[in-house]
Amino acid sequence: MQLRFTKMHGTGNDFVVIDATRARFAPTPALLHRLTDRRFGVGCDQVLVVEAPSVPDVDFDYRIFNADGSEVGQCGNGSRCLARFVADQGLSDKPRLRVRTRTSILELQRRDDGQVTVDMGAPRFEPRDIPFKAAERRARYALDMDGQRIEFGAVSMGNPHLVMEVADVDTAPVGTLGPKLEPHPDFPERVNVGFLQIVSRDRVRLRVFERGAGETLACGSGACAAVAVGQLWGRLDPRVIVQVRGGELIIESKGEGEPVLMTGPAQTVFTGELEWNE
Ligand SMILES: N[C@@H](CCC[C@H](N)C(=O)O)C(=O)O
Repeated sequence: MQLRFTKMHGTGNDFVVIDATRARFAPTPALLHRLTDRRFGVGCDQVLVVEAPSVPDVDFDYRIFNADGSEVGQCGNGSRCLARFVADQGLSDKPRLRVRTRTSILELQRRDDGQVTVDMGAPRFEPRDIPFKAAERRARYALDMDGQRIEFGAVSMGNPHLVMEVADVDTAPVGTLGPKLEPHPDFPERVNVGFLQIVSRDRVRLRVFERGAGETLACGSGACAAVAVGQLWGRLDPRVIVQVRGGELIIESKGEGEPVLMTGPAQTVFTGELEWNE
């Protein structure tokens, strides 16, 4: 069987996108591995699957699989790519779309300049919503990791995020602390780990060790989470430029309870077909 796919990226966070509205797609662990593996397969941080809507009032269902095969409910950079993908594939010509993930309804808007804005919904700070094992909601939490005290904020953007402030992202311990914090038992569904450098009230730098994918060049939900936490701490303005390793994202939010809007690019890299016989 020939499986058609499109390779895309959003600020360097890369995806294999599959149209499952016109052809059957069964996301078995073996097939997902083939699509995500950078040496023996196509290679990507996440596989994105577009399906026909399963409920009224949405345009598409949107499934997200991390490189380790886990299915999750949010992918911000992927949402921008999805908006471009459905337009390029002739699946929809609507400039505004509503899509449904496992955890969220997202609103996507293609802009005239080629950028895409995603309404990522409001951040959720209640520990049970993240989920995070804490006795009560707080702006800052602390835990001990190998004798080192780690202070952080925690939030759900439809997926769980831990955000810790660092002096300089270039020297932050992303590759050592990230893999230790991601499976921390206080986060029963694991967690995306963000390292946030606050440059000014409207500019930050960010690196994210993603759950199920390792460090990526950008994490859209991580950018929203970092700004939401920075705003909760009273350190950031309503509009913030987030510099990630693969580019820049604009994150806007009027404050708690209000939606977070993320604007950034979405690019197609190539299309292809994979021979698959299982
Ligand atoms: N890269 C994504 C997030 C993908 C899912 C994440 N790794 C998780 O497990 O929650 C983004 O741009 O938001």
